[in-house]
Parts: sequence; C-alpha cells; structure tokens
Amino acid sequence: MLVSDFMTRNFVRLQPEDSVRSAFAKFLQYRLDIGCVLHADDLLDGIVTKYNLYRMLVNGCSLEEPIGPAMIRDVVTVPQHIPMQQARDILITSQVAHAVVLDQRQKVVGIMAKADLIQAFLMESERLNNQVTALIEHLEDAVVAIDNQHKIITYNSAAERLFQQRPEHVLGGPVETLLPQIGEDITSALQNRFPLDAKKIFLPTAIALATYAPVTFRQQVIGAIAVLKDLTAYEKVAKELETTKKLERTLESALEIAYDGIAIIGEEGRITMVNDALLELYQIKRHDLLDRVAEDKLPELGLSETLRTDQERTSDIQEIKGRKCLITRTPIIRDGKRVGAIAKVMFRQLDHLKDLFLRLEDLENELTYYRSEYIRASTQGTALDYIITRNPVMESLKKQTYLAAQSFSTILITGESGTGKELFAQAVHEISGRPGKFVKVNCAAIPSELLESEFFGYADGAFTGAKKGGKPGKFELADGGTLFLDEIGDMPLSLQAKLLRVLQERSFERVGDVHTRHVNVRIVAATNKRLEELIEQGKFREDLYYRINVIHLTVPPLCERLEDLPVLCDHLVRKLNRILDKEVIGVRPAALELMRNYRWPGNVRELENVLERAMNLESSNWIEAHHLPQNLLSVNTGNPPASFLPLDRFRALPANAANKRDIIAAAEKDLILRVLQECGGNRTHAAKHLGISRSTLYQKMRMYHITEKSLFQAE
Ligand SMILES: Nc1ncnc2c1ncn2[C@@H]1O[C@H](COP(=O)(O)OP(=O)(O)OP(=O)(O)O)[C@@H](O)[C@H]1O
Repeated sequence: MLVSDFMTRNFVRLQPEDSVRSAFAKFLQYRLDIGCVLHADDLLDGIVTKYNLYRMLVNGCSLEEPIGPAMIRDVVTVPQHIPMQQARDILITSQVAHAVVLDQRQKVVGIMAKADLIQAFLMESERLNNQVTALIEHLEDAVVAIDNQHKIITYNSAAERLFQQRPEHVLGGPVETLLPQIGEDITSALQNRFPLDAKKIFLPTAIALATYAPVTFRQQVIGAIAVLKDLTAYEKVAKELETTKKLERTLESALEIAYDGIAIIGEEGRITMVNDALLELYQIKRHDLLDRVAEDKLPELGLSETLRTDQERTSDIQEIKGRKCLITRTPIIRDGKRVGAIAKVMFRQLDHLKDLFLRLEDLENELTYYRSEYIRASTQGTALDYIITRNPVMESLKKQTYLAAQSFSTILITGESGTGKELFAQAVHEISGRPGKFVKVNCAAIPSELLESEFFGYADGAFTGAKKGGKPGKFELADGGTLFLDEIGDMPLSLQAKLLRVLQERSFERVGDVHTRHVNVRIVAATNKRLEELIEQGKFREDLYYRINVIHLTVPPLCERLEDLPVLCDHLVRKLNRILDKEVIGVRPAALELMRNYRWPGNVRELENVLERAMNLESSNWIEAHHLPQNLLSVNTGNPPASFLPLDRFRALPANAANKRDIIAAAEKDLILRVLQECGGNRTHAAKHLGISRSTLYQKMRMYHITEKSLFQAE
C-alpha cells in the first residue's frame, strides 16, 4: 500500500502568472481545492488553495490579477514510494489536508489528499477482515465469538463440526441457549473482562479444551471469543497408550511370577525382555542382556533360529549352566510377519518331573505284573503272551504254535539266532499241559563224546569216573515232558542215528546198560541252519529230518518285523530294570530311529544286549542315541562310513529315505567334528569355517551328541 497507488494523478497545474479567474476555472474543472504551481521543468514552486484565492478577492483584488500573492511556498511533500501509513503520519503531524507527491527527481507527480488516505485504509481494513475471516474459517480449532449482547457473530467450520449445528442456526442467536456448553463461560469472560483458564468440555460426540477471552476495542469490551481444541483423537491415543502401558505392566508381572525362565527377542534378534527366573538360571544381570544380540548372549535358546525359520519347537532336555532344561521356542507373528521370538526355559520342574516319571514307571511295572498275572490266570492267557510282537506274521505263528502245542507231533523251529525260537519251544511245552519237565539240550555246546551220555545217561561203572549208581540222561529227565533239542543241526551223525531210533521206538538204553527204558517225551527241535543244505552236504540225516519236521515253525528275523522294535524295547527295558535294579524309562525316539536302520544280525538277543549295555553304562533315565554302540551309531547298513561313501554307492542305495538321511547326517557330523578339531574346539571359529551361525553349530552339536569329551576322544 504505497502512496503512488492512492495519490491523485490528475491534479491542477498552475503558473505564477496565471490569473485568479483561470485558477478558479481549473479548480472547477478538476473538482479540486488545491493546485500546484510549477516551474517549466515540473519542479514545485508552491501551492495555491481556493481559500487563499477567496481571501485575495475579499481583499479587493480583481479576478484578472495573477495568483502570485496567494501562493504558499512552505509545502508539505511526500515521496511517491513510501507506504500510506507513513504518508498518513506526515499529514497528521503537519496538520495539513494535502501533501504534494514528488518522484525521485523531485518532480511533482500527484497530490495526496485525506480522502485518498481514507480510501486506502478502508481497502486495507477490508483486506485484513477477509484475511482474518479466512484464517478463522480454516483454523483446526473451533472459534465462536459473541458481541456484547451475547449474540453469536463468529462460528467457523471447526465449530460446526464440533457442535454439530449449522451456522445459519446459530449465527445472530443468543449463545446461552444455542451453545449452552460454552454459554456460561464465554459470557463470564465478557462480563468479567479477563480470560478464563483452559477447561475440558464434554460434547455429545467429542471432548474439547476451551479457552475464553474478552474482545476489547478502545478499552471497551465489545465481545468475547472462545477457542476450542478437539481432544477426541488425543484422548483416544492417550487411552491406547494407557492400555498399552497397563498391558506392559501386566505382562511384566506375569513374566516375573512365571516359574520358568522367559526370554523374548525382537525382529532384529536383540533381547527385549527377560524375567527374573531366566536371570537366575544364567546368573546374569538384566542390563547385561537387554538389547544385546540373543545369539551371542543366549545361544543355547536358539531364538534367532526360531525367528529365521518360523519353527515352533520343543527341544530335548539340554544343559544350561549345569542344569537340565527343557526349552520351548515360539516365533511371534504379527500380521503374518515374524516380529520376534519367545523362549520358555523349564528348569525347576524337571526334578519333580523325574520323580513323576519314576512313579509312573513303577505303576506301569505294577500294571504289567497284574496284567500278566491276569492273562496267566484267565483261560485264554498262554505262555505265548510272553512272546511280544506287533507283526502279523509273528501273530499267525503264535496261533500255529498254539494249535501245534495241543498235538503230540514233533516240532521243528527254524529262524536266525536270537529270534526267540526257545521262547516258542517253552510256549509249546506250557500250552501242551504235559506234566513232565521242559528239558533243553544244546547240541552245539556239548562235546560229541559226551553227547550220548548226556542224552541217554549211563549205567553204574559204565566208564572210568562214572558216577556211582549211574546217571539219567536228558531223555529220562524229560519223561512226561518236553525235550528241546536246540541247535540240532550241530548234532554229530552217529548220535543222529540213535536219536532216530529213540524217536521211532520211544525206547533206549543208558550208555553201558542193557536195560531198555521206555519214555514219553515230546520233542521240539530248533536250528538256525538250513537243514536241507546240511542233508545235501551229508551232514544231516534225511530220515531224521523228516522225522522231526512234522510241524515246521519259521520265526522271521527282527529286521523283517521292525514294527516290533518299540514294544520289544519297552518289554526288554522293563525286564532289565528288574534284573539290573534300574529305573530306566525307555528309549528316546532318536535312538529308536537309529535302531530301525540297523540290520540286527543277532536279532532280539542282540537288541537285549544293546539295551543292557546302555543301561549299565549310563545313569540316565532314558536310553539316548549316544548310548548305543558304535556299530549302530555309524551307518548301520553295513555301508562304509558315510562321509567316505562314494556317490555312485549312495545313489545305488534303496530309496529308503531314512537310510539316506542317516548317511547325510553322518557325513555332516563327521565334517563338523573335523572342523571343530581343527579349530581346537573353538565354536566361533568352527562356525565361521562351516559358514553357519554359532547357535546353529550348537544345535547341530547337540543333535549329533558332539561333546567336549567326544571331541578329544575323536582326536
Ligand atoms: N518276541 C519276543 N518277545 C520277548 N522276548 C523275546 C522275543 N523274542 C526273543 N526274545 C528274547 O530274546 C532272547 C533270545 O531269544 P531265544 O533264546 O528264544 O532265541 P533263539 O532263537 O532260541 O536263539 P538261538 O538260536 O541263539 O538259540 C531271549 O532273552 C528271549 O526272551
């Protein structure tokens, strides 16, 4: 708003020699009361006003006289480029109604009259008014203003949103009735003439913070204004914050009273929360864990692995700071994204659990005892119940045995060593109900020269050193019962002939005796040899073979009925617990898996030996994979050590996945062992060489049972 914008450019230009008449004529033409007297180059000489000309005429001058005497030379001037406010001040202090406007070269360019000033200020006030209205309208806060009659004169869009009332309904109306929520306070600001402290007000759909102030003009209160800030969103956030804080406090309390150790990591793999129980287990201060990388500080928990793999896992029992712990890990998923992981470490209850397991075991033992007693007592229960199996071939064999036992026929039982042939023989005897004894002769164990007297006994003085009064042989001892001829394939040919005679005639003589004795003996023979081959080789009499092979039972090897492994393990562990006075609970799945892949050349007897060895060597309550002998641990299919297995042989292996997995696992174990040895047992270096994280290395060491001890042993 500069002078040049508002000055009157069409002004009256006069020369000193102009007459009064011509001056009046110009004043009339321009409708102005003032004229500028100029030199030829537009420089100011002075001014002439209508009043000065009137004064000349009143003093008797004629209209034709020059205007010179009426000229004022002391003229108030203003530069054209200054603001109007400055020009206004100049006019007010000089107490004149006009000022001559000059350019930079001091030439006259216009006249500034009071009317120009008024117009300028009216325009400026209108502009300001528009600005204030726009500002109020677009404020985020609601603004309500009243005049001193309490009528609402300002009501912006934010107020409309807050009070839910259209402007046309409230503008001009009394604030007390139209906006009662603020009516009292805004009128009090008006009446008391001072601002009011901020106050929360509750509207039907919002909460706002209101401030009130009086509006004054020239020391007079002409109204009041209320500014209201909508707090609804802030209140919501605050409430959410409070809820979050409450939840956090609840979580913290829950963690603290938790009996187990708990550690939580965020998506960066850093520890965000640990409870006192965990600190107690690790014997560490909270600030030494918080915000640290979990893999460095708590590698045993495998939290980073859980975060990476999304896997929820319960581990086997493992040791932390010398205490056995059971660790459960769970990833924390939010909106389908992994945002952390949580580990629960159970370390206190394990001792109680152990007691529970033992108690359970005792109860199971008792149950087994009563169950077997019940079976024995009930009519259906037979000695066959002691032959444990889940295999259909074995089940049908048990049925055949039951039927065969009812007859008097000779039974031949064949099968690999340790498959349970003797158990079947005993079952035959028990089921047959024969009153005599079950007598066993191991044909392979007795020297051939003693075999005859073992079988038939000898008479008094039959040979030097013979017992006085003679001695009965196994045939006589088994009279009325069952004679079990184990390893019959190993019986010398000479004795085979005598045996054949006894079987045919049911009579014999003691060695060195002439007296023929008659016996009632049930023969059950067993062998792990192929008798047909022995016949071909002339080592076994064909006629004897047909004589004993009346009923033939073939017991399948253990490797053909691997489904029997779990029940057999269970049965044998219980049996061995009683014998060895142990409290072993059972076989771990990992160990069982290894057993499944083994060929078991020694069958159930070998299994029993393996379990007995494990139970004797270890004080643990479970038979773990590392308790098994080396031949079972290293790949057990008779293959060379896995890591050296040529690729073509690996490919040629049957598509038995478990088998192949073992070979790969053994190769990995071998590699990890060698790298660890090379690094002198340093886990960090070894993990680096292997290109895996330290926690993964720890995990694999646990999986393959690589301990400090095994590292040194391997060296
Ligand atoms: N199905 C089974 N259930 C329970 N125990 C079994 C079973 N099979 C074998 N056994 C146990 O395995 C061991 C070996 O069994 P057994 O002596 O009967 O085998 P075998 O075939 O007669 O052996 P060998 O040919 O060497 O004389 C025994 O302790 C037996 O009790």
